[in-house]
Amino acid sequence: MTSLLRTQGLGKRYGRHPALSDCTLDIPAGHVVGLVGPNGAGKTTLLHLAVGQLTPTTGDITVLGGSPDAGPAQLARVGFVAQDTPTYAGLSVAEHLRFGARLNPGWDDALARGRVERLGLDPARRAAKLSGGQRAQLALTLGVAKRPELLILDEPVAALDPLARREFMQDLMEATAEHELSVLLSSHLVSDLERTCDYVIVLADSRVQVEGEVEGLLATHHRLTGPRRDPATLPAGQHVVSASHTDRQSTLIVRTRDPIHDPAWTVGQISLEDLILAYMRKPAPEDRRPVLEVLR
Ligand SMILES: Nc1ncnc2c1ncn2[C@@H]1O[C@H](COP(=O)(O)OP(=O)(O)OP(=O)(O)O)[C@@H](O)[C@H]1O
Repeated sequence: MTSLLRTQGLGKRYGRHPALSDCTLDIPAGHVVGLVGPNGAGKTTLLHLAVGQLTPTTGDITVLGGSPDAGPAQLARVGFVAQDTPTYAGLSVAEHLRFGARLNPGWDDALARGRVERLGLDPARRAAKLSGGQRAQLALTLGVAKRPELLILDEPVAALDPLARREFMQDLMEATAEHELSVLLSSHLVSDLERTCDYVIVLADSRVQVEGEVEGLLATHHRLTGPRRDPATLPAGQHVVSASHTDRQSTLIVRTRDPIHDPAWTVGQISLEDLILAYMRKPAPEDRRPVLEVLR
């Protein structure tokens, strides 16, 4: 099966500053992928590499099996909605659609008009007079009507209020199902991803901290609670992602494929939010300590 995104040792530096380091991924097509991480983690850099707006400093990247800078045929396969949902302030909604039709060989005009009507956007209204949510919807319409195989969105809902954000994400999911799109979207809000993504990549400090199908990640991460214990004494197959301690008790988030038999632990499930937050904290230096350790 074609990979939606494949990278090998991918890195990007701005001068001496590493924005993305040693990124190796192989994500099958057909997923809705959430790229999550704190500000400055390297999300936009990875997305710009994926659409050919940046060239790598090291390593390789292919998107849908093609090189991002392979030219118009590759561009037609990948839709990109950049950060701040770019629209042209002086152009009307209808003019945006005409512009989209002219620029994109696979443009689906019926789809674009249908979406504009359904969303209640006035075709004569200029983008400058639309609300933030309406502009985001217009940008999404332009991305979807291009009929790409993969739609990449950089923080599409960052500027929206919670209700508009939820509506946008729902609409995106419907469009994804209806048009069999793969999606790669970035956010630093875990709640945006929880209901929508079936694959996550957590970036922090320019590196991939964890990635995989949500279902598989949740099945292999557990919260262990029990008498205070040094995480270093856990069995070899149990990787401690985070640890917090009180005087008497330890709470660990542990990654393991094996069952946990130690009767001292109470084993609990974790949510996607718990998992992402545990990996999102800035990692400890190159040592074996957990990604997050809290002492109280
Ligand atoms: N053009 C540039 N020149 C120099 N440094 C840059 C440039 N663009 C980004 N950076 C730096 O690279 C790092 C990664 O930036 P990037 O925009 O990819 O992060 P991000 O995860 O998208 O952040 P945010 O969530 O704030 O948008 C940051 O430290 C940023 O300051």
